[in-house]
Amino acid sequence: MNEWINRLPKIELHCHLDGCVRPQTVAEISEREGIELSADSLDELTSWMRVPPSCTSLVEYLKRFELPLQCMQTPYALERIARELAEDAAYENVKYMEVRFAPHLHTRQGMTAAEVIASVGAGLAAAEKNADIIVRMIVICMRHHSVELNMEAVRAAAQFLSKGVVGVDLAGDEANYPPELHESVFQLADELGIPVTIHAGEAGGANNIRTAVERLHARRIGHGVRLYEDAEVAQLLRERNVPLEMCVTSNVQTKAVDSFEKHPIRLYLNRGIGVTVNTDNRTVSDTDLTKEYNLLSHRFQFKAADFKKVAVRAIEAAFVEPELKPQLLRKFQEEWEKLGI
Ligand SMILES: O=c1[nH]cnc2c1ncn2[C@H]1C[C@H](O)[C@@H](CO)O1
Ligand SMILES: [Zn+2]
Repeated sequence: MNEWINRLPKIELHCHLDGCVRPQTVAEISEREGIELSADSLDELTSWMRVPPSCTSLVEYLKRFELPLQCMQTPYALERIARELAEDAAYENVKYMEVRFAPHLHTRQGMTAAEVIASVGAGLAAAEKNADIIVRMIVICMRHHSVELNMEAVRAAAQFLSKGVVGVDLAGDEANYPPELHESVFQLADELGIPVTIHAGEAGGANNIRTAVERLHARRIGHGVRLYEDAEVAQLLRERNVPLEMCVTSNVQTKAVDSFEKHPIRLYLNRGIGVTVNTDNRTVSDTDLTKEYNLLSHRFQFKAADFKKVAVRAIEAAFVEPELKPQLLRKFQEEWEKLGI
């Protein structure tokens, strides 16, 4: 581990709330709310919440969210989990973060989508008070949910625009639910003035990236690993200045790529594709942003200049209020100066 990497100012645009729950917190919430878990110890619980090394697909990866979701059905749980995630990020010097979640995965005990968003927002605001971090929310539409339900999620997101929500996303099983199924959902988002990011090119081909940009109004792409399949789509991203939210560890676990060696992040950076660095799911993927940065340093020869480049690109691509960006950039520059880079 390089000490200077730990101290780098960091920014994260792609992080799922339900993939980042502390196992200890799941244990405490299950106890408090009388939820039966099939784990006998914290170690066993932790291993249930992490993807196993044998994982062969995104579908298998997605099964790891069921356990934490059981404990994310009340305002108390959501507020606490959101606050803890922002605190964990602040601890590793993350200065700005977008946390994403699907409101309709948290309505099993009767909460409405708006109540879910308000609870997460309260937790994030509490963390902002105590730590040097700005956090915003992205509302996720799930691929396997109906168009009607996803439209409801988008309308709920619209109610919270300029109250913490800064964008909407499409996530879940890409191989079985192509992006065009939800074209009308993101048409609505666009009409309501909500910025869009779409998971694409992870368990599906480069064509899904094109669809996300041309038909679903995506301003950013979640992962986009398989962009290398189509040079025309790569050109489209360069022309429209659409960056990728890359999550290297997660991409190897879901088999979006076979191995770290084959991950295209360095290639994309060299070829002028906008690249940002993210965790996806801290608990499920057993990672954090510091680990991802160290991975990039050791396996992909990322130097200080590369880390600065991806941070600047992420600040540009962030959905945060534009007036906050100059001060965010200044903060990064001050920290880089302190590090002598
Ligand atoms: O990397 C991912 N690709 C597609 N869907 C994902 C990924 N990580 C998490 N999800 C899903 C599972 C979660 O339950 C949901 C909401 O965060 O989003
Ligand atoms: Zn994701």
